[in-house]
Amino acid sequence: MGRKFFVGGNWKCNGTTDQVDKIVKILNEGQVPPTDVVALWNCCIAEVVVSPPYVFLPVVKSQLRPEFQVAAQNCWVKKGGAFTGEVSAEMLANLGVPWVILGHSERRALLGESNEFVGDKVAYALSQGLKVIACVGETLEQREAGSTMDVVAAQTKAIAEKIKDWSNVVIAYEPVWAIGTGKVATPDQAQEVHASLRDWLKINVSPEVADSTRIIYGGSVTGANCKELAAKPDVDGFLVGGASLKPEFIDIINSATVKSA
Ligand SMILES: O=C(CO)COP(=O)(O)O
Repeated sequence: MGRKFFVGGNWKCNGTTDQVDKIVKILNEGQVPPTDVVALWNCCIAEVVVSPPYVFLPVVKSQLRPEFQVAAQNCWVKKGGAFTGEVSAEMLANLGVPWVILGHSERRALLGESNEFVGDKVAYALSQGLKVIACVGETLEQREAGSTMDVVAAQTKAIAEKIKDWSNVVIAYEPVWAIGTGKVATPDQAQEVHASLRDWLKINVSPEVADSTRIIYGGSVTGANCKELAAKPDVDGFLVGGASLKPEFIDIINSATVKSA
């Protein structure tokens, strides 16, 4: 085991300079176990990565406490050039942005990003030295049709076909019906998909990758429901939307402590 708990905060398309200042203040003042204890616990406390909109990345990166990192919410699928409005992986690397979220369901649904396109993006971002939070998840219709695992497997397969090294990838399982709806997956529902996804990796990639890859849950995670979810053996952390803009994000980070209980 030894998968370090991972908590991502996806700010989505939110924030003004004033709001960003406030969120950074909350993050910087939040009580999380100190570094020496973290070192002692090793796998038991969180790797924390917050993802503001592109325009706020430099300011957040420069003001954020050093043990927290930043992620972009997207990047272009290949080398930059004549692609108006896009931001390339090289630019993020150049700015020292270590992480990028790719394949979020909002981009898949609203901007038509296909499984293959997301797979290409993951491969290109990794090739530029970025670490990737790759999002997968089914819609309500797909869940009700009993095809959750088929959907999630197809999304993961499109990535697996394009990459060899999984050490810089975190998979975020985010059921679409749970995103921004207040309708969180039950701990058992999350565990079931996470365990199936880990089995899929074991069979289709390798037992080592299955064992070491963090699979985090996203979809209406709050300070109130995080501990129960975190207690599940295959839930390695969270990708948090709405609650990542609020003080309760600190409580979500601290749910990592249930892994040491
Ligand atoms: O989409 C999400 C994180 O990427 C989840 O959003 P909410 O936590 O607001 O449901």
